[in-house]
This record gives sequence, C-alpha cells and structure tokens, in this order.
Amino acid sequence: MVMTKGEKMVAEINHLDDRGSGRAVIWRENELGNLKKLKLTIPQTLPGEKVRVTVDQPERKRRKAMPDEIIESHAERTEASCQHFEKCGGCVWQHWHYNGQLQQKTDHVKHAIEAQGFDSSLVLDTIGMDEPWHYRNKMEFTFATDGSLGLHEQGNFRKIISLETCLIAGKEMVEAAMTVAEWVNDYNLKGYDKDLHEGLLRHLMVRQSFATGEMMLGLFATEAPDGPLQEATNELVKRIEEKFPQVKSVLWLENTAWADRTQSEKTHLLAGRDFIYDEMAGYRFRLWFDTFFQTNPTQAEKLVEIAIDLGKPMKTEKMIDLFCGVGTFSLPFASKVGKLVGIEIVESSIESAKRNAKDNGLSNTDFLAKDARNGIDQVLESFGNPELLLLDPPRSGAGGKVMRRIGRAKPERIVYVSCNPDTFATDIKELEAFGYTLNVVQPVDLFPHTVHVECVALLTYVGFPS
Ligand SMILES: C[S@@+](CC[C@H](N)C(=O)[O-])C[C@H]1O[C@@H](n2cnc3c(N)ncnc32)[C@H](O)[C@@H]1O
Repeated sequence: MVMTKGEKMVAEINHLDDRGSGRAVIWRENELGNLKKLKLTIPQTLPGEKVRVTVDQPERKRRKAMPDEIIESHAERTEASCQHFEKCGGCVWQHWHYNGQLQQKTDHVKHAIEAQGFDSSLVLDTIGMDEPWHYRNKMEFTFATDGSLGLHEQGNFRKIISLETCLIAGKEMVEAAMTVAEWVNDYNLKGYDKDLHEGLLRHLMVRQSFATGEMMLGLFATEAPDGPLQEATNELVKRIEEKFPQVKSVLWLENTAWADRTQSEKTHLLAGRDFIYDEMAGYRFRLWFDTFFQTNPTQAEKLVEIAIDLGKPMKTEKMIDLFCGVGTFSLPFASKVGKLVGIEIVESSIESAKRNAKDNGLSNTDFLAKDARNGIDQVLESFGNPELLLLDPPRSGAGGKVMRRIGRAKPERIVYVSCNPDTFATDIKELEAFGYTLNVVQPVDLFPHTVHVECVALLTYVGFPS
C-alpha cells in the first residue's frame, strides 16, 4: 500500500524504549514502489499490543503517534487512575498493572548486567510498594503564562496541564499547591513566558517530610517580593499559616536567568526558617530548598536497610561513602563502623552532611567536598584503605576512572547503589580486573508508574586463582 498523509495504520508493539513508550516497525511502499521502513514510537502502549495509529508523515523514517485504538491489549493493561494520565508527562506507565511494571524493571536490570557478561540470576525480584501512590516528598510545579499552576504536558515543555490532582505527590503537598494556585488567581498574577522572558511566577517547589510532617513552599519568581507584591505575599503567608500549620518554611526565590531551572539568585524568607527537618532510618536531616534528598522516603528507607544488610558494617572497620550527598547512607552506616569518610562534589551538601552528623551525635565521621576521583586519592592517603566502600553515583554512573581507583583501593566489600542499571553494569565490569565478584543485585522501585529503577548490589574481593 502506498503512503498517504495522516494515514491510519495498524502497528504491533515490539518492545519498549528507555522512556517507556512502545516501539513498532512498519514496512511501507513509497510512490516509486520501493519498500521503506517506518519506525514508530507509540506512548501508552505495551509489548505485544496491536494498536491503530494515525501517522502524520508516513514518508519519514521515524514518527511518534498516540494510539487511536488498542485492538489487542496486553493481559496486564489496566485503566489509568489519574485523570491527567493521557497528557501529563509524570507517570508513563499508569496503564500497566503494578506487577507488570515491577517485572519489567527486574528484566531491565537483568538485561543490563547480562549485556556485560554477568549472570542474570544474581538479580532478585524488584521490591515494590504496598501502596504505590502519593509517594513523592518533593514536587516542582510550573506556572503557565496565564498564571495557572500545573505539570508539563508529555513531550511538550511549553504546555502546562492545570493541577487538579496528582496521584504520586503527597496529598497535603497538592492541597498546599492548590492554595497557592488560588492566591495567584485572586491577585491576577502572571506566569513567566519562556520565549519572551517576561512574567512573574516560574515554579512552585513543595517539599514535605513524611516523617516529621514539616513542609516547605518555594516560589520561584523573576522579581523581589516587595513594592506592590508586598501585600500579596503577606496575604499568601496568612492563608498558608491558617490552613497548613505544618508549613515551616515559605520562600520566595528570585530567578531572572533564561535557563528554565529551579535555581535562586536571591532567597527571601517569607515565613518560618529556611530549612525543614526530615528523618530517614531514625536519623534527622535538615533540608534546604536545593538539598538533594531521596524523593520516595518509604522505599529509600528500604534501600538503606538493604545496603546495611549487604555491607555488614563492623565497628572495627573504616568505610568510604562516595557520592554521599547530605549523608543519607553515611549516618546510618557511621553508627556501625569505626570511622566513615563521605565524599561529595556539592559543597552545600557536605556542609549539610557535617551538620546532620553533629545533630545526630555522630563523632566518627569526616566529609570532604571534592569530586569523586580526587576525593578518593586524598582520602586514601590520609585515611588508608577502607574495608567497606559504598557508592551512589548520579545516573551517568561513576565512570571508569573512579571505578579503577576503587579497585586499586581494594576494599573487602563494595556496596553499589544505582539509579541507572546500564551505567551500573558498565561500572562494575571495571572491577572484575581487580579481583571482584558480583554477589547479588536487589532492585527496588522508588518511582512507581515511571521507567526508573534503583538497585543495591554487593561486590566482594575474591582475588585471582593462582
Ligand atoms: C544519586 S545522588 C546520591 C546522594 C546520596 N547518596 C543520597 O542518597 O542522598 C548522587 C550524588 O553524587 C553527587 N555527585 C555528582 N557528581 C559527582 C562527582 N563527580 N564527584 C562527587 N560527587 C558527585 C551529587 O551531587 C549527588 O549528591
């Protein structure tokens, strides 16, 4: 059949891409009678499904199309719970029964390590949530140019879906965000226009500790909250204090940069203090607006427990926590080892880690603000070789240079916490040359209804057969 614009086609989903969308291949004849391959990306579909799609330009090699109709559905397809599912970019897998999502995550980790020559039977089943909703303790909402507040539309960073509900954010956080949205509407304040670089309000950050209940609201705006804005911001604080006594911090964060990030050039404290208290695994943490902290505290606590269980820290031992952030793993481990040094590139996180260790009465820790590579060199020189090393790098992984330094430092046990199975697999491959073996990989689902999966793995030094 010859291609026509806006043509309806039937496609069979072959696999999912790394964003969780279905992929299908269709062979088409062009006007010269030659067969051409068309690769389709079809969001909100599942492997093996047969779907009808309308393709705007079938003569191209790759197109993205939303499904018009699911002709044959996957056995685990389910009705998405959120009214915004079809448009919102937040949860891409709400149409997939939770057990199916978990299986897909386990398979992803297995494939990633298998591709590097490891035995996939070392990967355990992914630990999911009993109740996989309202798990996020931090959300960043965006203002549309008309001042309405919401989340970005899938694949379109210029469109905002108005916030009426969000099934992954903490419930009180959504209620507080709605109060801010109402206030913006009452005062007829305008949102920021990315193209014209004008307008007032950019983002609203809401973070809440599920352990202490304390909440923080941060409004990112292009102007200072004084002059004509003074009365409006006083009223906002009044409304928030009346309705949400658990809000312990209201911040106005000036950001005039072109870059569309939640950053602040000048921070104005509208009410309360500039941080909130949170707790994890029995330890207390101070969180500022820009502090990185695990966003699913229920599952993050499981990660910490598993890491301790696998690492088996001992009082007689020295330990390094590489990429330590504010000390999420350092603090619970420190009480179980002789001495712990944390290494992290962001200075404010290191300051925070030091303060958190002090607040929790820990006196056997040291924290170093350095990039991982130089940090390891410096720590090994002053601290000697650790028996235990934990690393929790960003999605890009630790990289060969860092992994080889770890290999040369020869800790007996390495606990690797990862948010990217692919970089995790390439990183641990480096350790084989240093005499390490992979013992086990435990995936944990920190982000239900998304493609992301976290894992904790144990590697031990076994040396080489003589
Ligand atoms: C996935 S987070 C883990 C943080 C911490 N373990 C936690 O659970 O809260 C990765 C951390 O690595 C830090 N980081 C990124 N690149 C780094 C580098 N080159 N050297 C040291 N730390 C780095 C980031 O600032 C971030 O805090």
